[in-house]
Amino acid sequence: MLSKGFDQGRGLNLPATRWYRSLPAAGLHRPEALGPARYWLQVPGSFTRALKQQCQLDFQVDVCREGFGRPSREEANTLNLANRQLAWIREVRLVGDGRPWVLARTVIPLDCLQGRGRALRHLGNKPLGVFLFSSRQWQRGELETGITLQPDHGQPRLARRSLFYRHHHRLMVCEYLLPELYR
Ligand SMILES: C=C(O[C@@H]1C=C(C(=O)O)C=C[C@H]1O)C(=O)O
Repeated sequence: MLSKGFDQGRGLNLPATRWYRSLPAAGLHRPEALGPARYWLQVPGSFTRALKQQCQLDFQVDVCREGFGRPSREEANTLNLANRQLAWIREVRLVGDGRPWVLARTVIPLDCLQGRGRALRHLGNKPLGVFLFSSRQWQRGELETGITLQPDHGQPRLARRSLFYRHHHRLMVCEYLLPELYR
């Protein structure tokens, strides 16, 4: 059972994803990673900021689901969490000029939620990127490239993810590119 606050019904329904340390390695399996999508897969700094710059009218973060839940086994391994350990999970759509461009899933282990990290539970529609990149305490790790497995039409085919570190704390941000973003 998931704890109260995490609404299982309203999630992003993201396809299973295989993650690669290098973008060229991912490109061998899905060559479109090496085309125009490459810019978005590697854009440095805040993704929110880069996307806002492309929008003519407005940009917003649309929260689909947020609360305590269980990360997948693979996410737990990547974050060094015990299997079935709860974490704060946030799933959002990044919407620009009225259209969704990116789906993002963030897994925040409980130890990150203490002290100033309490704010992470109360972001609402404020982009997480603004919080992470406005604090010098959080450092981003290496970007990985994701290839989704058997995506349905309109589902994301490519993704990126990275860990963010603050002292011994770490959280994980995954960003799935909707095909319209780069086609
Ligand atoms: C990490 C960033 O934060 C973005 C905003 C998110 C949110 O508000 O949940 C999630 C993922 C990112 O696309 C960023 O801007 O780089």
